[in-house]
Amino acid sequence: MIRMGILQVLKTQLLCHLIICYVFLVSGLIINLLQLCTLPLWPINKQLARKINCRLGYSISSQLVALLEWWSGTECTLFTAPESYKLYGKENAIVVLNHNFEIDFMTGWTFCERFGVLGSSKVLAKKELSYVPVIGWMWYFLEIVFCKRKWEEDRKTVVQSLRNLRDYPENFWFLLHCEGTRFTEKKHKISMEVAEKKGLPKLKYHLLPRTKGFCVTVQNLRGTATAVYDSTLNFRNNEIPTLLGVLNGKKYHADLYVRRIPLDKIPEDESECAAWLYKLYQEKDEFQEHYRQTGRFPGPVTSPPLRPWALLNWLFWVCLLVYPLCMLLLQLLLSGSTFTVICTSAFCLAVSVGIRWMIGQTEIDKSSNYGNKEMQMNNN
Ligand SMILES: CC/C=C\C/C=C\C/C=C\C/C=C\C/C=C\C/C=C\CCC(=O)SCCNC(=O)CCNC(=O)[C@H](O)C(C)(C)COP(=O)(O)OP(=O)(O)OC[C@H]1O[C@@H](n2cnc3c(N)ncnc32)[C@H](O)[C@@H]1OP(=O)(O)O
Ligand SMILES: CCCCCCCCCCCCCCCC(=O)OC[C@@H](O)COP(=O)(O)O
Repeated sequence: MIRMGILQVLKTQLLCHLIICYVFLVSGLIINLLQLCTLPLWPINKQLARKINCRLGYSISSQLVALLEWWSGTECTLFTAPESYKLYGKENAIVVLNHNFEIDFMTGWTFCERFGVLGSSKVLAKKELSYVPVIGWMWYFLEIVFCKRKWEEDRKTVVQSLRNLRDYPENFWFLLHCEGTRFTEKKHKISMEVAEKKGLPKLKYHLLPRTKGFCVTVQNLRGTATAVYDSTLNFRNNEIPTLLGVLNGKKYHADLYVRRIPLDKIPEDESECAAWLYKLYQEKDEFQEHYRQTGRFPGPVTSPPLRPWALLNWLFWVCLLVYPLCMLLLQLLLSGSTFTVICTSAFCLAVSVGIRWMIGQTEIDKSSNYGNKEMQMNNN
């Protein structure tokens, strides 16, 4: 009991956070460099270069999974049909997920890890994320599809990037947050005005989905992906999880409801496909209502087993990077040079500010103005 208490207090200590962030940043930059070194391999053996990059990417993203699973002890429960469960991780799929929480991406990655597709997982991500050091840079080499959320500019690049994935050598899940931005009350209100204008029923828990990205993904991955995984995520006890909470060792409980829908059930015609997606979001809204009323999603429950690899990868980097850091700090202190001590402190401060900025990318109150018409008009 006492040991548990000490561990819990330790998890809230700034020093622990600094060490975790240092390991993430330094290992991430080393991996980014290794990814850069694979560049000459691409024209010679593209499939090998892709496989190597999947492993390297895994070594970065699994650190955030380890943080969620092992450091914060967050539990992940899956509500899904047993016959669908058997196929997870064994086929390419398009994942449609609601976008309400700051740690959506970590939870998504955790499910990828449980089914062995973490290194190869893909997403239609906003272009701004490609500039984020470590994760954004890693994504270039994983052939993540970026969009500016301006369809006239995106159409060509998104289609081309999707077509490139047709001969991807590993099974992958392609994630789409069709709402296009995180849920806020203001964005919800505006998007429901759009729904009303379009004659669509109102949604209570979701923003109105943007249909272009979904339709173009289905069109271009038909024959490559076999199914759409309609996924609805929520956290128990009305908790609002944050990355800082996870870093402080706070335990959450994620519930994910997944329906596997064979891709050939989705209409080929663009307007029918869009109507299909609007209908899907109405169903997702009903599942969230069910969750609100009963505290669970419909269907059988499973907890896909934890795998040790994320933790082992993390421990490997901790062992490799913490000892040299301690030796360096010790030498600096012993050197007695004020200049060196000031330079090192400034460097540590810069790293902390950098990491805080990266964490800021996940925070909803720093969310973009996309889907917030009034703000966008004021900014133009
Ligand atoms: C078994 C386990 C299963 C699952 C496990 C779960 C998950 C794991 C899977 C994979 C993990 C992988 C990776 C995870 C890691 C990291 C993820 C991180 C996050 C990155 C995510 C993002 O960056 S989200 C933001 C970017 N992505 C998107 O925006 C995608 C959705 N958007 C679209 O598809 C858009 O269509 C677009 C971006 C392609 C183009 O957008 P644009 O705005 O230019 O054009 P649209 O045509 O869409 O918009 C115009 C139409 O919209 C109507 N409108 C106007 N205002 C609004 C409004 N406020 N709300 C809704 N609609 C609006 C307007 O009327 C136009 O309508 P039309 O009828 O004329 O089309
Ligand atoms: C292990 C130590 C961890 C240290 C901190 C690392 C933090 C790295 C986080 C950077 C990766 C960010 C991914 C966030 C994904 C996300 O959720 O993006 C939001 C977009 O969908 C929508 O954006 P918006 O329109 O602004 O709502």
